[in-house]
Amino acid sequence: MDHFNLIDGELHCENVSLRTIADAVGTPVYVYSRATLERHADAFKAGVAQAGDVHVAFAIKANPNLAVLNVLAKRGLGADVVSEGEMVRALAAGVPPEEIVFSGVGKSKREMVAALDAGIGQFNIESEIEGAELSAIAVARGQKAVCTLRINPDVDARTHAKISTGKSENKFGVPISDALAIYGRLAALPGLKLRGVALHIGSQLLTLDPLEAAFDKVGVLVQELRAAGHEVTHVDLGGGLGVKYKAADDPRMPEEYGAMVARITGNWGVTLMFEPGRVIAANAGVLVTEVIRVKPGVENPFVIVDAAMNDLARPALYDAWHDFEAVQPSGERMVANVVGPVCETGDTFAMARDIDVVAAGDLAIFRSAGAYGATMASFYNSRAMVPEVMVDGDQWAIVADRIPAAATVAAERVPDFLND
Ligand SMILES: Cc1ncc(COP(=O)(O)O)c(C=O)c1O
Ligand SMILES: N[C@@H](CCCC[NH3+])C(=O)O
Repeated sequence: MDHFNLIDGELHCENVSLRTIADAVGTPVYVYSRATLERHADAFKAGVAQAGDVHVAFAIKANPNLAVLNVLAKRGLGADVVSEGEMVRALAAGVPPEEIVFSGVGKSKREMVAALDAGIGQFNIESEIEGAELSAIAVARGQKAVCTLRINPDVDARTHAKISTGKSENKFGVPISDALAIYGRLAALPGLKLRGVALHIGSQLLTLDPLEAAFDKVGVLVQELRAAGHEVTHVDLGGGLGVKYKAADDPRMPEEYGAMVARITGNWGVTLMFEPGRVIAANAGVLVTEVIRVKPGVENPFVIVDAAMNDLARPALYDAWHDFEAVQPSGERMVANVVGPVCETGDTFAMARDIDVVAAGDLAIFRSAGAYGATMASFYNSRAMVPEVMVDGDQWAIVADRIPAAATVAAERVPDFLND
C-alpha cells in the first residue's frame, strides 16, 4: 500500500491533495509521507531483526531533511553520516550520538575532531593512513575512537557503475586481501578501539546474490581475524537494497534480505549494523511539478515541466527512471519526451515515454523521489533551491523553504580590485 494515491480522481499524499500543496507552496516541490517513512523503517527493522542483535542507521545522504530524520529517529533509527554537516543534522534531529556511524573515504581531521567531540558511536575507517590519523587525534585528546575497518570485498554489485562501491577498482575500503594485516596494525594503535569490520558494495541492488557473496567473504575474514587473536564484536553490512522505480523492477523485500542475512551471519556471534537509505526514503517522496508548456517535436512532443535536473539529478546522472503521472489524470495517454528548462540536453526526465496526457498548467509528479532527490539539488542555471513538504494524515507543513537564487547573489561579492 502506497500513501500517494488517487482520491476522487486527484493524487493525494495521505489525505492531502497535492494540488492544495502546489497551490500554497508553488512548484517544483518535494512532498514526503510520514506514514510511508514509518512503514519502511518498521519493515526494515523487522526484516533484519531475524538476524538477532541489530542496529539500523539511516544513511542520511539519501534524505537529510530534519523533519525526515526526526520521523526516523523517533522510529529508533540511528544515522550513518559522511560529513560533519550530516552529523550536525543527525544530532539536531535527536539521534543519540552513540547511534551515529561516521563513514566516508575522505574524513578530514576537522571532521574527526568534531565527531570525537560529539561522542559518536563508531567510525568506519577506510584506509590504514586514515586510521593512524584518527588514532593520533584521539590520543592527543585522551580518547579512544571506536571503529570498524571498511573492507572492499571485490564483488560486482551489478548496479549502475556510478553507484557501485565494492569492486577493487572503487575507492572505498581496504582490499579484502590486505584486511587481516591492516586490521592487526590498526588494532595495535593506542587511540583506536577496533571492534569489527564494515562493508557497503553499492546502491539500488535488485538481487541479493552480490550481497550474499560479499557477506560470505566477510564471514571468512571474521574467522581469520579471531584466529589471529582479534576481538570482533561488530559487523556493519552497509545499505544497498534497491527499490521499485518502474513496473519491471522487482526488488527484494527487507524480510527476504533479513532472512538471507540471518542465514549467512547466524554463527558469527556479532552485533550487526545496517545503513539503509534508499529503501527507507525513495518511495516516501514525490516531486510535484507544473507543466510549463508542450512543444511540438519531430518525433514526439516535449512536455516542458518546471522541475529540472537541478531539482532531481538522478535521470541526468544515472539515466534513472522516475514514473511521471498527472495529478488529475484524464485517462488519456500520449507519448512524449519530458524535459526541464535547464540548458542541457541531459535535463531530460523521459524520452518517448507513454504518459498521462498533460497540457500547460497541469500538475504532475515524479515518483520515488524521496531518496537522493532534494539532497542532490543545486542552484544550477540560477534556479531556486527546491522546497520540501511533510504530510502526516490530514496535516502538512513546509519542512524546507524554497531558497530563491537571489539569496545566492547576497552571498557573493565583486572585490574592489576587479574594478581597477
Ligand atoms: C557507506 C554507505 N552506506 C550506506 C549507503 C546507503 O545506500 P542505499 O541508499 O543504497 O541503502 C551508501 C550509499 O550507497 C553508502 O555509501
Ligand atoms: N545518488 C545515488 C546513490 C548514491 C549512493 C551513495 N553511496 C542515486 O541517486 O542513486
